[in-house]
Order: sequence, then C-alpha cells, then structure tokens
Amino acid sequence: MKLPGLDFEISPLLALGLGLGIVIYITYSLYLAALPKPIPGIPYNQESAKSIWGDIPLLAEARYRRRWAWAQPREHGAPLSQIFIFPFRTPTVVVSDYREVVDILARRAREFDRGTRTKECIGFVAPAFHFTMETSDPRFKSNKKLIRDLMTPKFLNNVSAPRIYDKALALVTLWKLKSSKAHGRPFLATEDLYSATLDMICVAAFGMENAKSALQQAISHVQSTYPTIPTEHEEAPADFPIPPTIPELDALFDGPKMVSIAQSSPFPGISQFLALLTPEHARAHWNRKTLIMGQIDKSLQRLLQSGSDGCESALDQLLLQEMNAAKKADRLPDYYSPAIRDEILGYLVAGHDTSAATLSWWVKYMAAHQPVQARLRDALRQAHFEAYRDSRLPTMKEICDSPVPYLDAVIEETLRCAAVAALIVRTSTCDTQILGYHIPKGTDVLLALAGPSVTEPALHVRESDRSPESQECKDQVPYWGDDVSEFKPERWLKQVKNADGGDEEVFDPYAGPTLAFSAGPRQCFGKRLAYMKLRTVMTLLMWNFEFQPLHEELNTPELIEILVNLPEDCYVKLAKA
Ligand code: HEM
Repeated sequence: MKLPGLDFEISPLLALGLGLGIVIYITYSLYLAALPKPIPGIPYNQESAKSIWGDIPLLAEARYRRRWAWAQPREHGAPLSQIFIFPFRTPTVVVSDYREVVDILARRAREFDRGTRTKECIGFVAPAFHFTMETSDPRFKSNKKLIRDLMTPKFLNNVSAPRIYDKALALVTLWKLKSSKAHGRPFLATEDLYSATLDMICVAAFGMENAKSALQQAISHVQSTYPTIPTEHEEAPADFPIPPTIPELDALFDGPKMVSIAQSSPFPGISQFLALLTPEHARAHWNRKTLIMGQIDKSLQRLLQSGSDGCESALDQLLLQEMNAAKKADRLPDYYSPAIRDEILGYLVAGHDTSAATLSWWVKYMAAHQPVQARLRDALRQAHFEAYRDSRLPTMKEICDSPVPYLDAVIEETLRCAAVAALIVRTSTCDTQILGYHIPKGTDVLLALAGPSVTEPALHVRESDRSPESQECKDQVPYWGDDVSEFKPERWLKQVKNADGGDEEVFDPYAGPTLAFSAGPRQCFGKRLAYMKLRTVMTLLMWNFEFQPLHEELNTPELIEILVNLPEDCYVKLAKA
C-alpha cells in the first residue's frame, strides 16, 4: 500500500496502526489542552481540576449558579478562589469582597478591563454597543460621545420623566382594574411590571406610540375578559388570561433571552449561533433590527420637521448628536450606523430587565414587611402633603424634587437585597495581583456584587494584603453587622443636626456596602434613569395601593437566574390605600 506523499510502500496493518496512533495523539493532546490549568497559589476544587469539564458538573448541580460562584472563596476559607467553567480556557478567578471589588473596579480599572466574556454574551445581540467594548477601544469613546446627553438632568427631566410618569399611571390603571376583577384575590405581578418597564424604556428610547404599548394592550385585554378564580382555597390567586403579544415588543424581550443563553453556557458563541437557527429567535432577531430601522425613519422625519425642539426621545437625541458631529466634521451623517442601532438596542436591553426585576422584588418585600410599607406610605404622604390634602396624585415634579429619605432608604435596600445583577466580569490587561495572589494577564475575574460583605457576612481579609489606596479608604464605608442578610431600610438612615439645631433623619448612601450599579468608570450608565423609574413607580403604587400580606407559598425567596435574578413567584394582593 502506498500513502500519498510517500514514495515507499507500507503494509495495511502498519498504515492502520499509524492512523490509530495519530488519532490517539490528537485526542490526548486535545484532552491535555482541555484539562484545567490552575493558577499557582489560588485555591480551587482539586477533583474538578482532574476533569476536562472542570467545575461544570458542580455548577450544573447547584440550585443557583451565581450563588455557587460567589460562595467559592468561602468554601476554600480564602479571600478569593479560582473556578474552571470553560474547557480549553484559563481559569476564572472569583472575588467576593466589597472593598476588593471596589478597588478593582474604581482604582485599578486600567489593570482590569471589560474583556472577552461580556463581548461573547452581548455581542450577538448588539455588537456595536459600548457595554461590549474595552475602555481602551477607540469606538468606546465615540459611542460614549453619542449617548452622553441621555443621563443629563435636563434630558431626564424634560424628555424621560413625563413619559415615565404616564406609564406608571397606566400601571396603576391596570392594577385598579385587575384588583376589582380579582375580587380581593392575589394575582401575578411580574408580567405587568415587565410591561410597565418595557413601555417606559421604549417610550424613553424612541417615543413609541400608544398602539405599541404593552400596558395599553394589557388594559384592553383585562377590560374585555375575566380571570379564573379558584374556589377551593381562599388565598389562591386569580388567573388572568394572557394578552396577545405585540411582535416588536416580543422581539425586544428576546434580546435578554439571547444574552441569558450565552451566560449559562460554557460555549456562549456556539449556543447563541444555534439558538439563532431556531425560528423563534431568528424571527425576533430580524424584527428587532426592523423595529430599530423603522424608528430611526420616524425620528428623522420628526427632527427634520421640528429641529432640535422636536427632540422627544433618546433616539432623537442620538440622531441630533450625529447630525451635529457630521456638520462639524464636514461629512455626511450616518443615521443608520451600527453604533446608533446598537446603542439604542443596548439602552433597551440594559434598562429593561434590571428595572423590572428590581420592582418585582420590591412588591414582594412590601407584602412581607408590612411595617416598612406603612412607614413608607406615611413618609410619602408627609413629603407630598399638599397632594395628600387635596386628594390628588403627586406630580412628576413633586416626585423628582421632594426629598423623602425613607423612600431613598427603601430603594437602596431593595437594590442591595434583590441584587438583580449579582456578578460581573473583568479581564486582567497585564500580569498583576489581587490580595497578594499572582494574576496572569488575560485572566477573567468574576466580581461578586452580592454575597459576602454585601448581603452575607464578610470573608476574613488581611488588611496588609489590600492595596495602599484601599487601606487609606478603609473607614469610608463600614461593613454591615450581623443583620446583613435582613431587609432593613432603616440601615440607610442617620440622624444629623439641622440648621435650627434640631435632629433630622437623612439618607446616608455610604452607610454600608452595596454594589447594585457596580462602581468605577464602567459602572451602570443608566443609574439616574433607573432611580427615576423606581422612585416614580414606587411612589404612585404606594399612593394608590396597600400591598396586603400573601400566603407564604406566594411569597418565597426562590429566584430564577435569567439575564438578571428574577423572583420565582411575584404576586400582589391589593387594597385601596
Ligand atoms: C435597577 C436598574 C439597573 C441595575 C440594577 C443596573 C445594573 C448594572 C450593572 C451591575 C452594570 C455593570 C457595570 C459594570 O460592569 O461595572 C450595568 C451596566 C450598564 N447599564 Fe445598568 N442597571 C440598571 C438600569 C439601567 C438602565 C435604566 C440603563 C439605560 C437605559 C442602563 C444602562 C447600562 C449600560 C449602558 C451599562 C454599561 C456601562 C459600560 O459598559 O460602561 N442600566 N448596569
């Protein structure tokens, strides 16, 4: 037998042996390449290091994969540890300590940048969204320029606030209708909170018309249908029929689903690619792009007719920015650029699930903590005294301008306890160290925004292992005490002397650790908009409804890990406030 490229003959048996040898060699090399390569000195699960699947089986068995990850350092009795969750790749280091996380995010941002993991998870949905980019990427700077006005007080107050207020009122209308049709029974709240926050972000993003409003759709549906009310048990919830979906909105809901598919897979790119082959995701992907392009057309018409005075949405603002930048650079504007398309898509995806999930936890906390609810309602009635006296709703201006320390405390405590975004990733840009442990360049570092020191007792960390800057800031934010795991808004209040020498209770944002919006130069861009939404929805719901206690089966602490941490059950049982 003659093999190609060889000018001598070999026996078939030898050829078979050779072939087999090559296959075994390649398989063994792949096996060795896939085996975890622990970073020396950092604790890890010894058994996991012996398998190409690393920690994946442990992660798959865990009730909650995010909790499993942030708990790893505690399991090893160390301030940090490493896990093997991606075959063929370097280990991921886990840091679960508030002060160290803040040090990395805020003071060592050059050593730890965005990195590949975020790109892999969000890059399929919005590849030109600045969230996916490293800070050193030149596109990051130009994208940030494009969106820089969206969180200014002027834009928020003039453009976003009135639209958010309208949608919060529509939620009140929907819940008044539902609660009357439910005859005092509890009903599911998650979908409605998702619809409300989707409407809010859509109207803020592109001034979406009422016909495309998820809340309007839900209101019309409840008006024309009746819920099923189970008779066997007095506390059983009323079941409202699901309203028909709006394809464009469905397409937006699909964005976070795609990110979530990537987040829960050891092969994020392949998983998203396979998902896109299914009709459901392919259709949504196409509808998303069509929706954005259609909205750009509408925005452009509006701007051409009324100029900058016609600016009604974030997309209008982006197009105006592009118009002015093109004029300045003496070039043609590119209104349909991937940057504009993906920044607006990113604004929708980043701003929707996070707010909806936070509000879902909040309604649960209100039902479970009746004294907190009573105190909050009282604080709101005192702060908006005139509105209460005149039996009217507080206006958006009153909601934005009146200080209500207890409301700030409830918002902050909800964000801390709900921890809807519990883990973020950075990648080391150089050989460096964390708490004295060597970290090679290119290592993914998982930073816990919840767990030890934020929602659980802190881990022991030697002060001398921290950076000098971190040691200098030691007492800026004291760690929480034994009650760290409890929902207790009062922890965010402190007494100060006012101008008249009397005692005054004020909100203290530095009372203790929280990382709901992360920290440092890459922290949440939409934080101000998020606070505005939470403030408005919480005020108007508290003003109109009492959230009555729920049967324990309807208010459990269980959660679903999608893009964010969403409560598994979220019901409301409403009475008139
Ligand atoms: C309760 C609501 C929200 C929570 C808890 C939240 C939380 C977060 C967190 C934890 C990050 C990661 C930051 C990091 O990697 O350091 C983030 C990033 C981001 N968020 Fe939010 N977010 C919320 C609402 C919003 C809203 C309403 C918007 C905009 C409409 C928004 C836009 C963004 C953007 C653009 C980024 C990426 C920032 C960057 O890469 O520089 N978020 N958010």
